[in-house]
Formats: sequence, structure tokens, C-alpha cells
Amino acid sequence: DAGVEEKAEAWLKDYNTKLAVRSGIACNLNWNYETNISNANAKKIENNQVEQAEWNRKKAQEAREWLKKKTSKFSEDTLRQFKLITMDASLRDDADVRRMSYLLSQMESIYDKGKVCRPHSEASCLPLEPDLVNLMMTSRDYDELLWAWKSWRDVTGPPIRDLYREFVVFQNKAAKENGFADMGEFWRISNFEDKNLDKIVDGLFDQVKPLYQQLHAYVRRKLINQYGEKYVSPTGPIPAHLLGNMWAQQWDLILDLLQPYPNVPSVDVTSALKKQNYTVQKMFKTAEAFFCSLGMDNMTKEFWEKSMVVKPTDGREVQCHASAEDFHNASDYRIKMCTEIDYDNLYVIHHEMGHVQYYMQYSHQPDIYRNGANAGFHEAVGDTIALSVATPEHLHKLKLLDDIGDDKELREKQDLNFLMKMALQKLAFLPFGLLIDKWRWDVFRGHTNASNYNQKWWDLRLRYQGIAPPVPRSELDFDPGAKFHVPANVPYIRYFVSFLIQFQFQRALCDAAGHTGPIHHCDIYQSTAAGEKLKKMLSLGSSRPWPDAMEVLTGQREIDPSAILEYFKPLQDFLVKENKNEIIGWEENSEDLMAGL
Ligand SMILES: O=C(CCC(O)(O)[C@H](Cc1ccccc1)NC(=O)c1ccccc1)N[C@@H](Cc1c[nH]c2ccccc12)C(=O)O
Ligand SMILES: [Zn+2]
Repeated sequence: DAGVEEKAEAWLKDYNTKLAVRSGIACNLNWNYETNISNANAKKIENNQVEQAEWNRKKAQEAREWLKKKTSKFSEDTLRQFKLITMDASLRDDADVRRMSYLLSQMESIYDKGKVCRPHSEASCLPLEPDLVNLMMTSRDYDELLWAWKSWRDVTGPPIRDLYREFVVFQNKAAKENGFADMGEFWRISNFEDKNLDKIVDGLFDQVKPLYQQLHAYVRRKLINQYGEKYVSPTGPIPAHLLGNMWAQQWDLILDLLQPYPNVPSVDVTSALKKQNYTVQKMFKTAEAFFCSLGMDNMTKEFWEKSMVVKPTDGREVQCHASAEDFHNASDYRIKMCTEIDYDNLYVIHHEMGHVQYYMQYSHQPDIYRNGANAGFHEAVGDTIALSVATPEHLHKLKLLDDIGDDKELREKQDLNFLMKMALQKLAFLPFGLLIDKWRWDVFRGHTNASNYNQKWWDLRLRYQGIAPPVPRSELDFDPGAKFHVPANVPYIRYFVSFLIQFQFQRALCDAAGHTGPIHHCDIYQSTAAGEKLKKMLSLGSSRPWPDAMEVLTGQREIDPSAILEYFKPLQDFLVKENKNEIIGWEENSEDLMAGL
């Protein structure tokens, strides 16, 4: 009948207006909980979720009815909006909504409040941030590292384990009530519009695995030099607690043990930040200045007024794990993080501000489209900019690194030290970024269950990362619970995708900026041409399938690991030479990997 398209468009206009208001309400309630963890604030979220679930289900049903009409009359855009609205996995029964909400807030609260007390002195109980993070980064004492590693898992694992088991039941019930096979399938469809993402990521990892194994062999040798073969086997996996990070997800924080040329002056940025009396505010302003140099937006007045950028000292319990929030009103954007003055935090600030830049670029879109082209895109924005910031050239511009001089041999050595640092953050992360959701997808499928949560976790940690627990583990432990994204129920494959596509993005932006030469030396600072290209892609939000957005920025339509491999090519040659007498890889069949090393 005449006007069906107009009626559909009117329905969508009303839907998006209401969705923006509702998203803002939910974001405010989440913000209040994350910045003041209490049962009362959790209850407010729970009550809102009951009402929101009913509205989501009603709207998804109406969208399905619109799609049943003569869809030939509808524009591509109208069809896409209806399709996205039907991608909902809300629980039907209020009691289920309440129980699942309660389980999630309990798990988050255990993690966010987690503290580790030194034996016999309850006075000195250490939270994860900043205390345990700093200990894992700075201690070179095998047993002290082991104490922190095991204690954090004791504090978070067993208490979260049974909550998580029940939580998964509700997650799958929500997915199945809405026609999805399980929650893992729903995650792959809603975050990437591709339920076969699991096969795609396996193929991508296979392309970077040889380079990862070279890095692993090199690092293992360096750790043998530091701790001895008594603790680190030259043919086996690396003990999980020696890599400078609580989850061994990034290894750049022990660069001093690992860099190829330790005697070459490569001033460490953290001490430069401290020597120059950088404040948290100045770190944020430095990041903002980079985005503005590309022609991107300043942070808003409300951003500076309402963000939480330092851990409160008034006794409030907060979620320190960094996040960036969009209040869906085109002016209120906030970052929440417990900032410390060091290089890794400067990097995280760029990561979080990248989220805010995306929020601002797509704020004109209808609310249903205010998301990343896929979830990996959202994680890649800030990291891509940080690839320029991290270059010695840019750090020198910021006066955080001394001039790198003209001595050709010296430059070559400093270049390898720089590439090693980047590899220890980016390459080391890839298997970790892959395995968390491989574990969770199997949990949602029922292939992994409460009887083997930890066994399957350490199988994956051994198989993909070549990491093993330093002490025996059992099914009374729940080591996945020690990583924020599991108790917080935040999908993780987005970071694996991000760590590949950010190099694709950087290659395209460097080309737009007219950079010639190796892309690991590219700094797009002040290139408005690069900025224009990036903004053009970001402003799409999720209004187009992600291959279209990828094409707008890079000219390609798929995830292409050749960019990261090209970036690290000089290091790969170095590693192959360095490793000529090493066993590449690690024993897969260590009799019982749960037995610890
Ligand atoms: O978790 C984060 C950063 C936090 C976040 O910005 O990704 C945050 C996570 C979060 C999601 C939901 C609720 C609370 C926190 N995500 C966002 O703020 C966000 C913003 C817009 C859209 C989607 C998510 N990074 C990951 C992976 C990672 C990124 N860069 C790294 C560098 C080195 C090592 C790890 C990482 C990690 O720490 O394991
Ligand atoms: Zn992020």
C-alpha cells in the first residue's frame, strides 16, 4: 500500500529517538555503579534492565513484522536498521533478567574490589591497580612474582567460579529465547555480523603464528638468562608469571630484560614523563592535541568535567579497568581510568580517547548506527594513533626521547630495540587476544563446562601462547575469572581483530599522509589528509557492513595480516638469526599441564 516506506521511516525515527534516551539512562546507571560500586547502585541497573528488556523485545518483534511486509519498497538503509533492531537477546522473564543482572554485578564487584593481602599482615592489602600491576612489571624475584600471580587468582577465581557457571546458563537461555544457537553465536553476529568469525580468526592467526613463535623462542632464551634453566625450560612453555603482566598478555613491560641492544641509549619514556613533571591532565591534553592535529575534535567541556581519570581517595570502590562512555546526547562523553604517570598509561589514554573520537564522529547517525563498523574497529582507533605516537620520531617531537643521532649503526640498533618493544606489545598479545573467546565460545557451546573450565583454559594457554602455570592448578581454581573481561562479560575477540586491522589502518593513513619508507617509522601527526580519511570511515558508525567501512579507509574489504607482517619484517629477520640454535615452539604434550612447571 502507498506510503509503507514513509510509515517505516516514521517508525524508525521514533525508535531511534527513544533508543538514544534509553541508552543515556542505562549509561548513567552503569556510570554510577562503576564509579561507586554498591548493591543499591546495582539494584538500580537491575530495575532498569527489566523495563529495557521488555522494550527491546517488543521493538525487535515489531521490526520482524516490518521485514515481513513487501520489503521491495524499503530502502537498503531502512532494511539494515530493521535487521539490526532484530539482533536482540533479551530474556523474556523478569525474574531471569533480575537474576542474570545480579550475577553479573556480583562477579564484577568481586573483581573490582579484589585485593591481595601479604601473609600475616592484613594492613597491607594490595589492589590490582596500581599495586599488583606495578609489582608484576618491576619485580625480578621469581617467588615474589609467583606470590602475586597465585594470590590474585585465589582472590578472583574460586569466588567467581560458581557465579559464572550459573551466569552462562542465563546467557544461553537469552540467546536461545531469541533464536540464536548460543550466546557465542549471538556475540559473533551482533559484534561482527558473522557467525563464522571463529573460522576466520583461526586462519588469520595461522598467518602470524610463525612470527609469534620466533618471538616466543627469543623471549624464552632471555628469561633463561635471567632466571636459569631451573625455572625456564629451553624447549617448553614459558612460566605465566615472568612476563611483566598479570595475564602475560603483553611483554613490553620487561623490555629491559628483552631488548636486543640494552647498552644503546633508548631513554625510557616513563622516566622522561616523571622528570618533566607530567600530570594526568597533561597526558590527556597531549593525546587530545594529537587528534586535533589531524583535524579531529577536541574533547567536550563535559568530558573534562565529568570523567573519572584518577582512582578516588574517598574510600569509594570503583571499577579501575579503563573504559570510555557515550551518553548518547552528542556532548557528554567520559573516560573512566585509574591513571598512573607512565608510558603504558599514556598508551591507554590514546586507546580510550580513540573510543571517544569514534563516538563524536558518528554522533549524527541514528542511534542504532552509533557503534563501530565492527567491535574490532572501535578498539583499533586509539591504537592506530598510538602507533604514530610511539615512534622515536614522535616521542622526540614531544621531547620524551633524546635525538637519535646520525650514527648509522646506532640507528639500526635503536630501530631494532623499538621494533622489539612494539612486538612485545602487539605480537605477544595476538594468541591471548584469540584464546579468551575461543574458551568462551566453547563454554557457550557446552564443549567446556564446570568440570573442565580450568583444564580447557590451560590447554588453550599452552597451545596458542606457549605459556604454562608456574604452580599446580585444579578445577577448584577458575583462572579465566582473573581477567577483567570474563567476570565483566565483555567480549574479547575484538582486540585480536583490532591488533591486526590497526596496522592496515596505519598503512592507509601513512599513505594518505604521503609517508614514504617503512611504516614503523611513520608518524601521521598534523596530517589533515590522513585525518579526513579516518573521519570519513569513523562517521559511518555501523550504518554499513564493516567491509564497506574497511574499503573507505584502506581500499580493501577484508582483514589483511600482511600489514602487521610488513611492519615487523626487519625484526623477523633479526629473530630468525638470533634463534638459529633455538628450538622454535614448545612441547604440546607436557604430561599434565595443570601440574604446573
Ligand atoms: O580492556 C582494554 C581497554 C578497555 C576498553 O577500552 O577496551 C573498554 C573495556 C570495557 C568494555 C565494557 C565495559 C567496561 C570496559 N572498552 C570500552 O571502553 C569501549 C568503548 C566503546 C565501545 C566498546 C567498548 N584493553 C584490553 C586489550 C588491550 C588493548 N590495548 C592493549 C595494549 C596492551 C595490552 C592489552 C591491550 C585489555 O586490557 O586486556
Ligand atoms: Zn577499548
